[in-house]
Amino acid sequence: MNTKENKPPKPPILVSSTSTPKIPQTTDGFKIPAAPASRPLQANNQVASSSNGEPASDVQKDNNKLWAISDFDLGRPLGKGKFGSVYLAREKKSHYVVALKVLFKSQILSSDIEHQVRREVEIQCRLRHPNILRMYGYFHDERRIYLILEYAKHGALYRLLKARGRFDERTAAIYVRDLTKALMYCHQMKVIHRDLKPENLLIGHNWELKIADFGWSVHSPSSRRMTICGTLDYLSPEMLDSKPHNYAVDLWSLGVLCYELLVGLPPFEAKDQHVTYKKIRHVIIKYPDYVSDLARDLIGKLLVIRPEERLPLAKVLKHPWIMQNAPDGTKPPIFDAEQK
Ligand SMILES: Nc1ncnc2c1ncn2[C@@H]1O[C@H](COP(=O)(O)OP(=O)(O)OP(=O)(O)O)[C@@H](O)[C@H]1O
Repeated sequence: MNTKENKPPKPPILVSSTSTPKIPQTTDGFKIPAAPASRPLQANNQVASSSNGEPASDVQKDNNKLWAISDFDLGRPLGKGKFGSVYLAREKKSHYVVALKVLFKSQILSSDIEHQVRREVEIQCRLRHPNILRMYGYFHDERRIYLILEYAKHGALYRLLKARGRFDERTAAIYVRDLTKALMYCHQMKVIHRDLKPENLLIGHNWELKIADFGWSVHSPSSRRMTICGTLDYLSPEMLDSKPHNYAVDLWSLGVLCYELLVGLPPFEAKDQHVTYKKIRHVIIKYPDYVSDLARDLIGKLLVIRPEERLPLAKVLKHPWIMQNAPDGTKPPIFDAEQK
């Protein structure tokens, strides 16, 4: 736990301070409270302030502290999503570096995604796994909601993949192995992610993969429909047809991801969404020559129309492609700045 490798990152920005910041040894040393599951997000002003009519929360009882933007030094923007921006930030007292995701309430309400944000917070706050991005808590003011997230130093996997074109089999297998472990944990916790794609995967301090963005996740089993507003590329056939679905949708996306990591593009991609739809429905996949037989075998066992026939996660870990390329203990590769 206390090895140098596992220490949280030193603050790379913010103040041009010459002092060495005091940083807790582990992420658990960061005393940001987890948000209680039932807390409404739309309450005015401070979270759980006694004046807003909400009962005094666990947060207040346990920590005697509510978070506010004034507790953080804001740094450079890390990226922009559909509903807000993410900034590097440092908690003033502990000097702990985090990522602050800032969402505008007006946009959340007008886009009718309040339930989605609420679920993202509820689910992500209670998950603890080395390959899942931590959410330490949230707070809000009149106009914005702030999600306090673990800072993933090396950014989005998507960017790394685009810069490199594709990954070699060893690298792809390590990411698939770690993703499989994170999904096993999610499924044990009765959470289906439902939106796995390179844009939702981040790379942490030790180049480890982290699942982020639980905005579409649900408690299993689910018949909840998704409003499909993005790409169809990762959607399982049962989700495309708005059928009730279960954990197996994540197995399908794992197969799509495995292909994309090796090839650089998702297997069903097409200019016309109707063509993508057709390719998914009939599982039409073309493999470039360089994809090994073992990789094809694993992908083929995940991209199966009938959800119950997809290879279970425990068997993914035992698949010869994983065993040969990513035996236990192998770490993700380190890419240098230019390679990024
Ligand atoms: N915890 C984090 N650490 C480092 N960078 C992050 C972190 N969270 C987000 N980012 C960066 O900010 C970008 C935007 O993230 P955000 O979660 O707002 O949107 P998104 O998931 O890309 O899009 P969407 O709005 O569709 O969910 C990411 O692509 C990533 O580059």
